[in-house]
Amino acid sequence: MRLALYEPDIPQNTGTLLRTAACLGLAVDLIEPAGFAVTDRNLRRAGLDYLDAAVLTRHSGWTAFDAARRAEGRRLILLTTAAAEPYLDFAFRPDDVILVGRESAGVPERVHASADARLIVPMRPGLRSLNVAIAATFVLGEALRQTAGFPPLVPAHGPGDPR
Ligand SMILES: C[S@@+](CC[C@H](N)C(=O)[O-])C[C@H]1O[C@@H](n2cnc3c(N)ncnc32)[C@H](O)[C@@H]1O
Repeated sequence: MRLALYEPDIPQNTGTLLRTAACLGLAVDLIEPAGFAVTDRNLRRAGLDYLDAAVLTRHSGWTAFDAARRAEGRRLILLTTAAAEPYLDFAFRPDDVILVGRESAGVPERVHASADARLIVPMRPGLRSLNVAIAATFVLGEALRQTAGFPPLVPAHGPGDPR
C-alpha cells in the first residue's frame, strides 16, 4: 500500500500524513508542485520529527507519477467527495496506491478519470469535505485492516517513555 498526495497546499497536512505513513510503514508519493517549498525544514516545522522514518518519493508532476505507478502495475484509488462508492464497500489490494487531492481544489478531471476506483468517506449532507489527513486516515485504516497490512505489534514503549 502506498499513499499519494496530489499537489498538496498545506505543509501541516503533509507533515501529518508523512508522520502517519511513517508510523504505519507506508511509502508516500508527493506529486508536485506543492503549495509550499518541499524542504526538510518546512516538513519538520509541520510537526514531522519522524521525517527520517518516512519513505518519500517526490514526482515532478502528475504525468511522471502516473507513468511510474502504471509501470509497477498498481491500481490508483482516488479519495474524492465526488465519488458514489463508500470506501467500506471496496476490496483493497496490498499494492494499491491511495491518492488524495489538494486541499483547495481536489484533483482535476484527467486525474479523476485515470483512477481505477473513486471512493468517498460518507458524510452528512450539506457539508463539503473532511480534512485531507483525516479522510486518508479513515481509508488507510480500512485498507490495512482488509489486507492485514498493519505493522506487527511489538512492545515498544514503557509507561514513562517519550511518544
Ligand atoms: C479538503 S478536500 C478538497 C475539497 C475540494 N473542494 C474538492 O472539491 O475536492 C481535500 C481532499 O481530501 C479528501 N477528502 C476530503 N473529504 C473526503 C471524503 N468525505 N471522502 C473522500 N475523500 C475526501 C479528497 O482526497 C480531497 O481531494
